[in-house]
Amino acid sequence: VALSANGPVTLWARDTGWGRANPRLPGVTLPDAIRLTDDLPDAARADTLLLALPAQALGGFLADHAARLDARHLVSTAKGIDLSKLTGPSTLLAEACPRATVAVLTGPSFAADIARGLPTALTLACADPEAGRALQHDLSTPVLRLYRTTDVTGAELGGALKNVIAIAAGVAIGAGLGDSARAAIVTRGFAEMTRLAARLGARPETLAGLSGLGDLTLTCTSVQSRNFRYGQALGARQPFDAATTVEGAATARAVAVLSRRMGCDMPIAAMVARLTDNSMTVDDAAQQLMTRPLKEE
Ligand SMILES: NC(=O)c1ccc[n+]([C@@H]2O[C@H](COP(=O)([O-])OP(=O)(O)OC[C@H]3O[C@@H](n4cnc5c(N)ncnc54)[C@H](O)[C@@H]3O)[C@@H](O)[C@H]2O)c1
Ligand SMILES: O=P(O)(O)OC[C@H](O)CO
Repeated sequence: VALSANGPVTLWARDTGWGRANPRLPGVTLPDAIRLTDDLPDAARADTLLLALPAQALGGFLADHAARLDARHLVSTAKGIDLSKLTGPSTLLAEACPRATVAVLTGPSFAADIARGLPTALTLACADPEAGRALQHDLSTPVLRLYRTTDVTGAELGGALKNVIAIAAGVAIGAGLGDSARAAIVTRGFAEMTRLAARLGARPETLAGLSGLGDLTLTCTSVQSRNFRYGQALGARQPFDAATTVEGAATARAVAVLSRRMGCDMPIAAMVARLTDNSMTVDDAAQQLMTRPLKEE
């Protein structure tokens, strides 16, 4: 919707039967500048393709369609770590489409806000500086302001890891542990995010930008966030709609494996992994976090 302000956009989906009013984006009518198609070869004629799939669905999608996507500019919006390969979306794309230029678009941004034309700032990460600069210009609009970086690892880990911490923040609020507990989770969670990202080759300053701290702030403080709401339901012991995309749940499991492998201490992320697979109660999680050995900040 935002990019159609710059010119014609083709929107591909497996099922376009819903027409110009997608139930996943209530209250938004797709503008006429958007052409809808369920024909992937037709859509994939474009030079730049934005892939807006959940992180755990991207690998399967690429297994079916990678040959049609190669040698393009491929921009992923997914915020997660693939559970089977333990890599981010940029690696999945680069492996499946070796001749493509891969980029990541991430940062604090609710789809509903962007579709309403509300001002939003994002990070465009591309290892190739020239391609990154061109994408930054092509994908910015008067209300969608893109900052660029070549640190793809940092940008995509910021987006993936903030979802895990947002679940923990939601648990704290849902369980009635209070705003002070949430602030502690956000701050110590940010330390965990930066620690793992640095071990995996990211620049710490990327984590302090829009894709990390920016998106962490948004997602831990807004009930618009599905990850936060899921955590809230967990904390309050209430049911949650299983059809809702909650990237942080699978990513917490991936992070548990990665952090063990890297020898990286991530107690909040580990707690989220255990809460989401029901192997720990909220009371036990809170007690365990508070009774860890005292340490320097
Ligand atoms: N919604 C937001 O506000 C927002 C903002 C920024 C980033 N993101 C990220 O973007 C990614 C997608 O999120 P979303 O909110 O659009 O998720 P969503 O679940 O609402 O929509 C994903 C769509 O992908 C489709 N899909 C799933 N598997 C597919 C496949 N194999 N082939 C074709 N289509 C398939 C689903 O049918 C669904 O329509 C996530 O990683 C999310 O974290 C979302
Ligand atoms: O609804 P969430 O929790 O998936 O968050 C959406 C975006 O990632 C916010 O930047």
